[in-house]
Amino acid sequence: MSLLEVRDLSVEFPAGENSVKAVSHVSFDVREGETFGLIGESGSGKSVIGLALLRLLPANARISGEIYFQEQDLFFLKPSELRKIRGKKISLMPQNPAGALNPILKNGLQIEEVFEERGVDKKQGMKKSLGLMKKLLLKDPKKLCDLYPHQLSGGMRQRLIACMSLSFEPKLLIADEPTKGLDPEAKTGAVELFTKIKKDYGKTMLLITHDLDLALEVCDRIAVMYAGEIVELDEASKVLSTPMHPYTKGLIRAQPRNGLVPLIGQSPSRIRLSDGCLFHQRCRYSGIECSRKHPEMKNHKGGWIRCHFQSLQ
Ligand SMILES: Nc1ncnc2c1ncn2[C@@H]1O[C@H](COP(=O)(O)OP(=O)(O)OP(=O)(O)O)[C@@H](O)[C@H]1O
Ligand code: NI
Repeated sequence: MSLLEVRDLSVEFPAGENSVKAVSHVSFDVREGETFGLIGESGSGKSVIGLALLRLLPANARISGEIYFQEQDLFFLKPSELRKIRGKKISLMPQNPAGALNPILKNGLQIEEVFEERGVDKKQGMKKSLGLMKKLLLKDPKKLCDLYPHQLSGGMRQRLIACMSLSFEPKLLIADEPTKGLDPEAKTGAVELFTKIKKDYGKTMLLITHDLDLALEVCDRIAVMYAGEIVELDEASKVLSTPMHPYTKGLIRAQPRNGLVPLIGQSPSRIRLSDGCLFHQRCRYSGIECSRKHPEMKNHKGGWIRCHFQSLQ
């Protein structure tokens, strides 16, 4: 069963007389218990999708489509209903962990604040959090609560934020770029952390990431985004080992272990979208049709791909 259903989601931001098409006609489901990954280069629209799910986009964003969470349409919730969902049933681990912690509050107080904001007994909350911290591989949680955020390593800060995000036992955890800015050791730790959250807690997760190693280890299915659209969607192991879309192939070739072959060219303008495939100018397989006709998502070998020539690959 799907916990989350995103249907034909588009988000535009006004820019002078025009608008930036940040997300275009995105549809996907996140099934109960699964970890669903959104991958793709910077600016492809991943974070905007995460924010749209929590209705945290700025007021000037023009949003269309439908988002169902536990079969409730999130766009039609009253503010009081939305408050019940945000941070409790759906929790977001933000893209910038440093910004998520208040530098002048000791770590313990940060945790207490999460409970205080939501009118929950601090003592009870703290007790639960200490247990959670232990389980999420943070040693000596009491001592850690007595330190300030800057006294923690990047990896530890991330674990602390994970604890805060899991405090209310959310049904869905959205993690935006959890390994960004972490050193290699902390990245390995992050794989361990998310595997634990997935296996031990059975959490349903939406993982937004550039980090294909993390995606391969943790995600069940993946959607690859390019210029605001999903271009490929399938099981994570299939997408990352036998990619079908030319963009996904390029993304994987650009990984250090695959020789760091960069994708040539730049992403297209998001103000005036091309009539054709948004990737055609950078695509080595591009034909005449690709510059003229926008490809639809099609089922291919059990997965989904937006490409005119998928059957040739
Ligand atoms: N508040 C905003 N106003 C105007 N444009 C925005 C706003 N937020 C995002 N955008 C634009 O929307 C597009 C998608 O941005 P988004 O942050 O979702 O990318 P991303 O895939 O998360 O990238 P990154 O990997 O760098 O985090 C970008 O072109 C961005 O400039
Ligand atoms: Ni982002």
